[in-house]
Amino acid sequence: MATQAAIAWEANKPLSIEDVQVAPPQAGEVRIQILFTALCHTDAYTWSGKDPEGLFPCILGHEAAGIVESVGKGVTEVKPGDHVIPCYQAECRECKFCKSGKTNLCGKVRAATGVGVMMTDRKSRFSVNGTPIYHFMGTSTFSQYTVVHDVSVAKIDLNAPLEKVCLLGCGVPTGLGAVWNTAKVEPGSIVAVFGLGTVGLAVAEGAKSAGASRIIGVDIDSNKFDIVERAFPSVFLLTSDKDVCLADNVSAKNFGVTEFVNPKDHDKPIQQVIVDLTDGGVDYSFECIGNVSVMRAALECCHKGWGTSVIVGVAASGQEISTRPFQLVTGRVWKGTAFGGFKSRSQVPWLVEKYMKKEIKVDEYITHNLTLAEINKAFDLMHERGCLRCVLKMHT
Ligand SMILES: NC(=O)C1=CN([C@@H]2O[C@H](COP(=O)(O)OP(=O)(O)OC[C@H]3O[C@@H](n4cnc5c(N)ncnc54)[C@H](OP(=O)(O)O)[C@@H]3O)[C@@H](O)[C@H]2O)C=CC1
Ligand SMILES: N[C@@H](CCC(=O)N[C@@H](CSC=O)C(=O)NCC(=O)O)C(=O)O
Ligand SMILES: [Zn+2]
Ligand SMILES: [Zn+2]
Repeated sequence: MATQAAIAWEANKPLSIEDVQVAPPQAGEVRIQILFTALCHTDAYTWSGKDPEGLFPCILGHEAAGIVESVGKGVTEVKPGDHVIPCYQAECRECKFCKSGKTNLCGKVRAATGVGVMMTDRKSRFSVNGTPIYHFMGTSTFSQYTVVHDVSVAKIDLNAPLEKVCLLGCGVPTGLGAVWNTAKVEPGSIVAVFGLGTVGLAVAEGAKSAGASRIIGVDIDSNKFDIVERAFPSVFLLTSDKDVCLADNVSAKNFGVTEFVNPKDHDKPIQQVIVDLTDGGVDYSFECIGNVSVMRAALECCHKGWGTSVIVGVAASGQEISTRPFQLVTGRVWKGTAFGGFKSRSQVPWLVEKYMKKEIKVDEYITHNLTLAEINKAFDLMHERGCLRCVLKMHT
């Protein structure tokens, strides 16, 4: 079929909206009409050329929701008309990862999704004038139609608003799950969150619901702190741009952050500031930026003997973490998380239900709404003050 998609022809070059051919789904594949997609900082990371797995030309995008258009042979768990969220982290329930009970990573299609093709024939389903276009993260949601592996599709409640629950494809579950599944924060814990973007705020939300006693937000943007100092409920004052929607109740405090630290306000290293504030360090810390120096600080602000630091941010190719091994010898634990440890096909529908029951926030993370045609503007907005998630309407 012919459809429209945003093509990343080269790293950092503006995305180009083009007519794209999307081949029918083959065995074990699902073709999805994408209705809404959000932008995540990982899309920007790969587009920047710093992702060792980044391939061009490609169709980026991995935080979306849509409707199944057709299915290939052997697909039994979804049918045309089902409402779905594509999952960049697959769940086949058969591979040794899925059966281990120890991880949410799945090995079934990862080798193919890492090189931008489908498993069956190691080819792409996208082309522009005969030129194959690589898939991205097994999802490629910056296209009005995409083809994904059946193990990468979560079927969700038909009543769920797709323009909202698209966020449950990445950032919000990642933050919540980092707390609930990876760190397993206990009531009364002291938590530090580095980076108050969508992922960091979702960590704060998860920590609040886990009963953390203090949630220390660390960010270099003091505007975020000014915003939260205003009376509750507060409002982000965004820009005067007419396309920007002002979101009510968007402040770090509303997501559970109880106090703030701006590293720029201190002469001491930020880890020392936090250790001093917390009688020896936090029980749990989360790095939600992708900065290896901050990852070190996040580990080193943890309490001796038991403090656990979770790396959530994605760091560029060539970047490495370091610390004195003594930090680990003396009981601090360094962990990482992918998609917050959630089993995608099993648990994304559960997250959707939690949203429908108002048990988790989603709307509050959406600060902007644009269309597919405005995707480059949406990427620009990501770097602007007040932007958490921008949702693109794919069909106008
Ligand atoms: N592991 C996983 O499964 C997933 C990982 N990610 C990764 O998580 C990270 C966060 O994503 P997202 O929330 O969308 O990103 P954002 O860019 O929205 O959030 C990061 C925040 O950290 C702030 N910041 C930047 N530098 C520092 C610093 N030195 N100290 C304190 N704060 C700082 C940024 O401020 P400013 O905007 O002013 O720069 C921004 O507010 C990204 O690396 C993304 O790729 C995302 C989803 C899933
Ligand atoms: N290709 C990247 C990998 C970046 C990465 O770690 N991705 C996260 C998800 S980020 C979502 O926004 C992840 O889940 N990783 C696990 C995986 O199997 O990819 C690189 O090499 O840096
Ligand atoms: Zn993401
Ligand atoms: Zn598997």
